[in-house]
Amino acid sequence: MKESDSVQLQEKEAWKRAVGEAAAALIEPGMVIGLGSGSTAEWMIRALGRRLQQEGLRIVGAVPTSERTEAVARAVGIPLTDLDHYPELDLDIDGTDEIDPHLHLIKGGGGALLREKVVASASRRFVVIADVTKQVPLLGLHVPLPIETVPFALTPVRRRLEALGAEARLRQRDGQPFYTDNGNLILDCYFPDGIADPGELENRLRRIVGVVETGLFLHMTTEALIAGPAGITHLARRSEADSSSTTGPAIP
Ligand SMILES: O=C(CO)[C@H](O)[C@H](O)COP(=O)(O)O
Repeated sequence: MKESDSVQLQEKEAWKRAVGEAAAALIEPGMVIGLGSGSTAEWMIRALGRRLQQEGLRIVGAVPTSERTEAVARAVGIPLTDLDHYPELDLDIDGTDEIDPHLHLIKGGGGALLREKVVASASRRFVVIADVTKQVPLLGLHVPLPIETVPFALTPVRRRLEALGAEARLRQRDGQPFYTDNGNLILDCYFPDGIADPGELENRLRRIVGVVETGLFLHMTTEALIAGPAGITHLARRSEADSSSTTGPAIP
């Protein structure tokens, strides 16, 4: 690896850490929260663990969005619960693979999209944490869109995705098909020109029998914290009617 690449990686990791720690500060006593998945969310989970230990912060419980997150949360002493006990959460904090100016997302790079979407949709407040490299003008140009698919339906689903203009690749890990925590497969969909109309695409994808969930998170984000060279920028969705408007100063 070139030295400049290594410096960039270190800078990116520092941004992830800063934004994860800033998000952990949003958690208040008595809350029931959702814990996202991925490396940025893990910084938040570890910072929350420290708040519980050092400040004596008491939360009611946290719902993890993946088995990996559950293990990390347990290791740092976060009390866990589930959606059967708490079907409505105060706050969910999660990372993303891409975020556009409407605060629409592509998620699922770590394969946890189904539980992440369930938990986000069960939360009154959904805060996305990311570094500036995840901000894009158009979704889908740089990362594929993950589609979680029932294994039985793999081939027909793949054909339907290809008919929508995607190149659909079965996700692999160590040369074997990757199975999600829910026992499903993921088709990573590459759209050569990006995703011009995410709402229309989501509607079409949801009509394919055998698709369990998509990695498009539309109209779900209430706020985003974005870390970069200028510090942390807070973006807030102004209203349902105007989900394109974002506002917020940089926090140095
Ligand atoms: O959606 C996700 C997992 O399914 C992650 O939140 C997303 O991949 C971002 O991960 P990272 O913070 O490691 O870049």
